Amino acid sequence: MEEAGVAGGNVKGKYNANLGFWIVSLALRAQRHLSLSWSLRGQNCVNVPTPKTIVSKNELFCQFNSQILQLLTSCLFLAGTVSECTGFTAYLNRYHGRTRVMMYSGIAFMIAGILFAAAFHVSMIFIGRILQGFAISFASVSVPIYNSEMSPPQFRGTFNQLFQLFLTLFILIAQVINLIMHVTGAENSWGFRLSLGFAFVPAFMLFMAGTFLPDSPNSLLERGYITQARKNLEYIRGTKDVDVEFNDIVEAAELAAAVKHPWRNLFSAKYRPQLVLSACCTLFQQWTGINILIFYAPEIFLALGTTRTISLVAGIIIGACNHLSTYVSAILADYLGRRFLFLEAGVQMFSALIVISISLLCLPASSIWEAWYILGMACVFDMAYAWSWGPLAWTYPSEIQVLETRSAGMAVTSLFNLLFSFVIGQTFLSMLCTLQWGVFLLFACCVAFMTTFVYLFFPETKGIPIEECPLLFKTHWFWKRYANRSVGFQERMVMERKMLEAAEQGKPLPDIPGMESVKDDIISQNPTLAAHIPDVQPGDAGNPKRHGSADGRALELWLREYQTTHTFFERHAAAAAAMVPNLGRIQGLTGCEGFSQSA
Ligand SMILES: OC[C@H]1O[C@](O)(CO)[C@@H](O)[C@@H]1O
Repeated sequence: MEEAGVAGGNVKGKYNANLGFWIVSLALRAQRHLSLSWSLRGQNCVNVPTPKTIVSKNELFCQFNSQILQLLTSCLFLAGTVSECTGFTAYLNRYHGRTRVMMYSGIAFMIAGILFAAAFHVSMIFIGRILQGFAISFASVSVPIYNSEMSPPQFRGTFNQLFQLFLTLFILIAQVINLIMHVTGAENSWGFRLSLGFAFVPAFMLFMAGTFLPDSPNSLLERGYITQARKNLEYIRGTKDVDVEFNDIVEAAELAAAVKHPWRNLFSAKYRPQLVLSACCTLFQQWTGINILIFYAPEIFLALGTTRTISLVAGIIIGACNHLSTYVSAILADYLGRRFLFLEAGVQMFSALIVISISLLCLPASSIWEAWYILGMACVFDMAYAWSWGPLAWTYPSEIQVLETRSAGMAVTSLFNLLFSFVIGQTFLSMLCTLQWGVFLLFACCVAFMTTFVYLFFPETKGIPIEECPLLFKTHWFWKRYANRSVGFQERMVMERKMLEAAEQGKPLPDIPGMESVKDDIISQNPTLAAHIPDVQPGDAGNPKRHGSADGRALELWLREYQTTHTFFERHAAAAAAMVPNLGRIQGLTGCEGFSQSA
């Protein structure tokens, strides 16, 4: 009936499934990104200063130095950061369910759309942007987790890849809409209202989806609606034969509930690699400078003396490179490895940024050739970003987390993305004015630093089963001093599984550095292993919490749950940190007993 296994992090579970739902979920995600991208790009239609005749480079670089324009760009990210940092989004998601939160998001987006369309004062645009920030935070948590929870397990890996692809695709679509607004002449009159107000359309879809779609069984279980959870599972799978999946959902929730202090774990010395690398991934991602292109490409090209049409076309070319190159990562990351892509992209981005800054320094102001040349370099930079830091800054942290740190680790990743999107959005135009060509040199230095950092501190995770990736730190030249301080729960489970596999195949039991102390303990607790080593007495074999197969089952469940929530944790796990402790209620409701977390 059901089969679960692990190969390179893929769980191949087979439950009865209704594919129609999968498609609905996909549509949901698509329109969520459309909302985001439209709201991101729509700002280009507002308050675009008319380019003046440029007489000096100083004027050239400073003509868009407007705090208002920057704040308009970045306040959305600040609002999203606040909503996640305060646990507001997490609270709603946990206590109101996924579909209700989608409705709230839809409502906030619709109000924002109305404010934009009817704006007669800039404050209305700001209020709309802040509402959008909250709406994005709500949708970013509820929609991906809903997708993961509703999709059949065998398709979850595919869903993961789609996130960045859809993000970049809908950024591109929004850029095309901006161009249409411009060439139809709508931009300067009612066009910006239409462009920004367009966010109403996906918002309405999101609202309707929240109204009509059934909530996920996982969310219903979390809130104690056990009968309804079972009914919904039967409905979405199109069969009453869902015992296996339902029990797994209950058990996975119980397993997650066993981790009581993900934040405390993450800040303990043992998990320093997880903390530092999770934070670095999105911090570095933003300090590549990608969002100066995504947010401000038209302004940059206008500043270089192009026409408005060409500046918008330049934005589309960059958007298309960004989207198409993301496929390269999806296809090649498992062949070439994460480190290769990070390092190659580092060299490529560094070179492109150096060439851009030298061109800006040496070429005459407002030269059209310079603009085309810089567009070419921007595409070189952008392509490298799109096959490295774009998707991998999410994938890598999710691979290195252990059960004990997962929710908190991914929350840090998500928060740093929002926070530094805000910082870059808020400061770039001022930096451009102050540092001029030097701003690109600054980003080149950042890229050089992060590439060296990757070389020194990022172990390769390619081809390593997901649950074993954290063990890489135990042999890493730098991280081993932290990773070997104690043995974690997940590490012990992996060790036990490897020992059992070796014993079954008649091979010598494996050694994992830093785990010597638990090896004997595992053998003494496990009758199968003890049988392979005659002079060791089996321990309390009757105790299901200590029995090898019980831990094996726990590992299998953890992996399943990892896949279920992978997409969610990749982007917006702030919510999870607050949700996890509350899942403990399920234990009481179902009578299932949890196992305790060691170390
Ligand atoms: O593709 C570019 C986009 O991707 C992100 O880095 C997220 O992964 C965004 O900050 C950026 O706008």
